[in-house]
Amino acid sequence: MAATTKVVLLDIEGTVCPISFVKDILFPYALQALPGTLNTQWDSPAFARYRDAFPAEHAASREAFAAHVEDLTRRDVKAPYLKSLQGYLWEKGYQTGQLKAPLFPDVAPRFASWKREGVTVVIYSSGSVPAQKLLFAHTNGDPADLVPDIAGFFDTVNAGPKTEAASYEKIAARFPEDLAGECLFLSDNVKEVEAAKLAGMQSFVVERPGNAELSAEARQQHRVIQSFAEL
Ligand SMILES: CSCCC(=O)C(=O)COP(=O)(O)O
Ligand SMILES: [Mg+2]
Repeated sequence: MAATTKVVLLDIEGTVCPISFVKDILFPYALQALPGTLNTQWDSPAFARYRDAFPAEHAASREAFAAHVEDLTRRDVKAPYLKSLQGYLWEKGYQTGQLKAPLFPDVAPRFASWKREGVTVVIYSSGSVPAQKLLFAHTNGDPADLVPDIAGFFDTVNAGPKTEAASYEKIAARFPEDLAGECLFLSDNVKEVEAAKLAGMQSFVVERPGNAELSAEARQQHRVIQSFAEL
């Protein structure tokens, strides 16, 4: 991390918490909560905004809706309307304590030191902004709620796809002028790192237990870190 770095932009899955938390805990939780939610809330105004964001053919019936959610989840499609629904379905799990985000051990301490150093922490994930806030409000860290230490949240709705340079340019444009050129993006996804670099950000690949194997080319072209403590 350059001495001039003023903003750290963080991916979530595979960067601050294990991919298995998302794939093996969060996704199954949402699928399990879905039938009850559809039975009791299908026509409720609170649920209508999630239902109506789905393509009409998949929102024609509870059955079609459930089948589409299952298919998208199985294929890990990052459709904004699915991500938004997932955030809604996870709410109760976080509130009851059934869901708690297992951050890698270096994450919360580094948040604290970045705060002391005056470095701004911002999140950019395919998960919806409400889902991001739930996750960071309910972690295994100390303190468990890291939301007060996060200055901004970006997703594919308010920034755009994570593999496109334009999304990072849009995010940088939201920072005060003196911070925009001093941003470090950290992600497990090499394509995201390449897009951030194209947009003029500094960016490193984060290699965590359970992540996909990195190619030799990726290791050659990008700095790879295993822990935020290396920064
Ligand atoms: C915001 S928590 C759930 C994470 C999620 O749904 C997801 O798709 C993670 O993608 P990321 O961009 O953080 O790798
Ligand atoms: Mg990721």
